[in-house]
Amino acid sequence: MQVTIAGSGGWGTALAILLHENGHDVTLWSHFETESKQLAETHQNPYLPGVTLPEGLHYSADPACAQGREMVVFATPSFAVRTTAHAFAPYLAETPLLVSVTKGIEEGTGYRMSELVSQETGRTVVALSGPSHAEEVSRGIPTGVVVACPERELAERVQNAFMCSRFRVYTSPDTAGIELGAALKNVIALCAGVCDGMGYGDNTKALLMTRGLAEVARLGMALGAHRETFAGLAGVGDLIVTCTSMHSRNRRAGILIGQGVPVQEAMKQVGAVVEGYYAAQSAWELAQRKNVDMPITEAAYAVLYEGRDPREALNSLMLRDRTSEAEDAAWAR
Ligand SMILES: NC(=O)c1ccc[n+]([C@@H]2O[C@H](COP(=O)([O-])OP(=O)(O)OC[C@H]3O[C@@H](n4cnc5c(N)ncnc54)[C@H](O)[C@@H]3O)[C@@H](O)[C@H]2O)c1
Ligand SMILES: O=P(O)(O)OC[C@H](O)CO
Repeated sequence: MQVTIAGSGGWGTALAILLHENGHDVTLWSHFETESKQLAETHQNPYLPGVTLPEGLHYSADPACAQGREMVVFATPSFAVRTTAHAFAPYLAETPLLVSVTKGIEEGTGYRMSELVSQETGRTVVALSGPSHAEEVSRGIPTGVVVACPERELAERVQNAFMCSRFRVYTSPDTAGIELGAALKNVIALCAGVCDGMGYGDNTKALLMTRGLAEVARLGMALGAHRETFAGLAGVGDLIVTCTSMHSRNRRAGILIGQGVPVQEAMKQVGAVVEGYYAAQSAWELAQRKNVDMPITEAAYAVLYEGRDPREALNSLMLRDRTSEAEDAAWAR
């Protein structure tokens, strides 16, 4: 298959290596000409230290490199997905498969990433997500993900393109669930990092992850996602990897914030996109709009955007009104 990956950060590059190994003819597109030249000359990507890009990958900074390709994969940070899809749209008429692998929610509108690409291109878009750090995928470490699309045939074609012995791909019809799980868990991972940075323990993190998943699923379902998706790879699976891995940019930013580093400085020190920072604002807005209770996300928003002290935010989460883990209906059983 002829493939273009639109976005040469850590994730786009890891997927370019994977698809090349799967026998596809891959072009890696960069937003910056200088970045594209550097990749072509050095075969190294600073986002993936120690990984050598294989011979045979092609590099471009021109969206026209998508012309006539069979699959185009959008892999930029979320803030750039709409503009990237817009720039690529004139070249996609003969491309049957469009895929989004970005994890975020558009600020202000609340749209998911596949929705942005769809709006800009007028096409159905497959979403790919799951616990999959680029550092590990680029080194061939066994990984599992989900591809979602209401059109089963499109999902299965994308599954076939990515699947191999080191990259297991499941399909799902629940694009909303897959993308919301991916975007919203980043907020919880950032909070898990904050707790680590403040010196709290494994109990605290387990509490945060479990109750975080509960509120992620609550908002997801209010936005049309299926409950069971949050028990899958793009839900609890991705939550586990992001809250526990030192590869996680969200967790690393959180650790710095928990240690007292100012938010903007923490993101600068991480040096790659911290999607949970942006998702906290979008999730907070969506929760208000849909009247969904999201106390952890609300606390994250207050810490990240209003300068609230994280220790004080955690204290007030612990002392919220007493409640039950079960829904009211369960007590009647
Ligand atoms: N890195 C991972 O392990 C990983 C894994 C799965 C999903 N994701 C998701 O994939 C997306 C990309 O993540 P990443 O880690 O590759 O990000 P990154 O921080 O490595 O991305 C940096 C890239 O963004 C590009 N960029 C900057 N401004 C741009 C613009 N205006 N237009 C287009 N491109 C621009 C830069 O050229 C650079 O190559 C995120 O949503 C992330 O959550 C990342
Ligand atoms: O490094 P993070 O925190 O952006 O997480 C990357 C991926 O979402 C992990 O699946």
